[in-house]
Amino acid sequence: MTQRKPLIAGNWKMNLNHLEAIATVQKLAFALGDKDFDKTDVAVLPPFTDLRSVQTLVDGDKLRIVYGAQDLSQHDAGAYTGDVSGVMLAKIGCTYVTIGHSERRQYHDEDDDLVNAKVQAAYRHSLTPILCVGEGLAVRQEGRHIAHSLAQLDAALRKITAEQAKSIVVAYEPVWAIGTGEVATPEDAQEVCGALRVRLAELYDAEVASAVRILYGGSVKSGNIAGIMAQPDVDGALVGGASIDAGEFAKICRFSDMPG
Ligand SMILES: O=C(CO)COP(=O)(O)O
Repeated sequence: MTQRKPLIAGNWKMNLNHLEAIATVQKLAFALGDKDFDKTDVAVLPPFTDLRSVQTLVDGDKLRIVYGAQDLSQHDAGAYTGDVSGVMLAKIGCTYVTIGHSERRQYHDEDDDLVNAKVQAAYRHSLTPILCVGEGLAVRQEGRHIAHSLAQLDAALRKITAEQAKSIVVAYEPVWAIGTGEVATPEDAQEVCGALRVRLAELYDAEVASAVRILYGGSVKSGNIAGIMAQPDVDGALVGGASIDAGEFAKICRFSDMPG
């Protein structure tokens, strides 16, 4: 089986201006050392307006923190007021781009077709998608959470080759656990992350399935990360609220030093 390096990614959402971004990344860099980066990939996903400042800091200080954006346009250029393209994100040194976050699906009516177009756009510019899937409370209560998440995965990966899919990051984020303090149990996380991996093997092959990193997201904190990371099909976390506090985020990144 492929040894998957854990990834802890901080989705800052619409928080921290570019000056706060610099201070936060500096604090994070100070709190983490080479041995942490050897064990775990650490990424921050700031608002668009922060990216240039983060790039300058990361490049100037040769930090091992990588960064990405929270969204991208499905188009590469043109008359799309307010949108930001993959061309621009690649130019500014982004490694990752979050696609299909439930807040985009909910507040911007992003459907599965648009998510798929955005995944294709990311690959056109060598950006690694962090593809978010996950069910709302009603779907969970009806027991359809696995089918729902798998359908989102299937749709997002249309026209994506095995070679491309190998590098994707999938984040399982149950909507009812986002920003609510209601964390899914480690077993809940494993159930869906395991099913997502089986589906990757069905859509592609065992090699792709064992290469893809699957993250859990939803009220992750330093106090609950170790149990979640102990699950065999959970390869990291997509952290919202707790990621804008550099000290707390650094603790989450050092999950392997904590008791399980
Ligand atoms: O949406 C999330 C990350 O993308 C999770 O947010 P919280 O960690 O604030 O629950």
